[in-house]
Amino acid sequence: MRFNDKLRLAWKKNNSLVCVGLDPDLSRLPAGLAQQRESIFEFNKAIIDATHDVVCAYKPQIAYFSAYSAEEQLEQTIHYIKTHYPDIPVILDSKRGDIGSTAQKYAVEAFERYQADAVTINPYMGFDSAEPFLNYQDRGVILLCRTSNSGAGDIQDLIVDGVPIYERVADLVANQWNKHNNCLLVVGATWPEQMAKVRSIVGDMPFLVPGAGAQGGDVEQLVKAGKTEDGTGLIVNSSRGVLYASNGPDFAEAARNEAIKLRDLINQFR
Ligand SMILES: O=c1ccn([C@@H]2O[C@H](COP(=O)(O)O)[C@@H](O)[C@H]2O)c(=O)[nH]1
Repeated sequence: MRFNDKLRLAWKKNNSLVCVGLDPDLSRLPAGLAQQRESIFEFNKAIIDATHDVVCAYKPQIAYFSAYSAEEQLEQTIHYIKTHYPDIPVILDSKRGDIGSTAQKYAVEAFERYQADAVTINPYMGFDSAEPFLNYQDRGVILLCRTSNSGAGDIQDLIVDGVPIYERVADLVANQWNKHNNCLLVVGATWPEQMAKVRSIVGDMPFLVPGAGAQGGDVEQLVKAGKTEDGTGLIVNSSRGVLYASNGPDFAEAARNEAIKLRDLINQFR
């Protein structure tokens, strides 16, 4: 099944636009789990089991695995989601970008080694660096457009040919790179004004929206700025806000409650 179809079904099945980010930080694992890489899968599994019916996606961020030489735990985590909750898409957040021949290997990493349904990539090196990913027509390719961080505007707001670079990226992706209808964009929850602008450029293309939760993005504003006419179009990620809602033995239940809270808040404004 194509990524956008899988996403649409997950939105509907769980009535949720929430994505739980799987960013396992050993120093923040709950009491009772040893601060070692072997605990990562156990932690992720508990979070996934507790939230699978209230999310539309999971987003493991690769740095939280590779920093601990825990690629095996990343493979296990994705495999677990795919075998136990096959309706929930997995977005590998790796923000790759390189010359075409190397990008080809990164595409194999994301889609064949890890079996991700979608991957984040950096558009900065141009079409030939994105093409190896785009050629996997059933997978989603999520390009950085207007990121959530405070320095996002340093480069993304520079004016080129009369428009900010992030708008140019949105236009380029929507009108030239999306031939297989498998492109999405990263637009931060922290920039509702820019999100509304991007929405006006790209039509119904889904956005991955990091920056709700720990980064303080305003949910009402982001939903109103980014939703599509049918009240979808958004994959609203929260990582730390969900994962570390409690560091006690109730951590999975607390994560579930946070995910439900976010889901319900988003649904108020759809
Ligand atoms: O613009 C971006 C792109 C990606 N991210 C990633 O999303 C999560 C956010 O984590 P929180 O704990 O919910 O703040 C993290 O994996 C980032 O690498 C982003 O924040 N902004």
